[in-house]
Amino acid sequence: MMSSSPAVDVRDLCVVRGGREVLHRITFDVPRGAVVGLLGPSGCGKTTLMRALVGVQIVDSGTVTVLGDAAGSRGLRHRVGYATQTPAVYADLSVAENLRYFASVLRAPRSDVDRVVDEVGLGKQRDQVVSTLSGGQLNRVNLAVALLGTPELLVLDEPTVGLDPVLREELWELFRALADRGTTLIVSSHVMDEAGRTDRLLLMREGRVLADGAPEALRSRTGADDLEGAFLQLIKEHAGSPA
Ligand SMILES: Nc1ncnc2c1ncn2[C@@H]1O[C@H](COP(=O)(O)OP(=O)(O)OP(=O)(O)O)[C@@H](O)[C@H]1O
Repeated sequence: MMSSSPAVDVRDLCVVRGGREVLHRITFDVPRGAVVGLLGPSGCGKTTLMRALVGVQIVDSGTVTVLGDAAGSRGLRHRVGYATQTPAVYADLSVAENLRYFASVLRAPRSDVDRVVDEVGLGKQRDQVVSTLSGGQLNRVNLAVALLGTPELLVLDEPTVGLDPVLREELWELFRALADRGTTLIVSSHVMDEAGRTDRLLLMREGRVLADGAPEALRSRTGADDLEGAFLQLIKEHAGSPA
């Protein structure tokens, strides 16, 4: 039965890294089946927030609930897929060998290997050793691992970095197809032109969520021509408001 709890519910989340608070009382929730973009400049805290969602980040205060359970709970292990920014695959194994290995660790069906190879468009590189792949192909192997086991929530840290426009387009089509099947996706990026493809945007800056809404609503609220302009406008508004 489909649960009605949100896919993600974050309340007053504060995270300290290296003795400095890098997330300041972040609060938001995400309904199931949404494609949410996490956007903001380098260092604003996107990766830290994603780490908190998958339960690998020590949290100072606040709560992070994922698919109805506390982030990082044992029961979430097979329900949440995470693709880190730095690919975490074995360089001396082929694409298929990596995927077979991770499928067995995750206890995902063996047939998933062919499915995810196809989804990320790596059919031709299936038997190629990972150390010989291009940067974009390597990113896609990393993404393929996160897709194994058909997780209900996918947390993807800059999955389209280094990809040409055609591949980026294909991946966004894949994200949409996954969401249409009920998967929730949280995708970080600092490329504004990808933001328009999401259902919902969380604009982050300096450890805070500056704005949270549908791309079109953010654009019309600020009166900007595009999302880049909207983001700049929101930064100005934020700078002028009391802390
Ligand atoms: N291990 C760490 N120790 C100390 N500070 C850290 C550590 N990791 C990250 N930080 C700091 O936390 C802040 C948020 O970093 P984070 O990696 O979450 O940003 P980001 O938005 O994902 O950046 P990017 O887009 O460049 O990946 C930054 O100021 C960063 O320097």
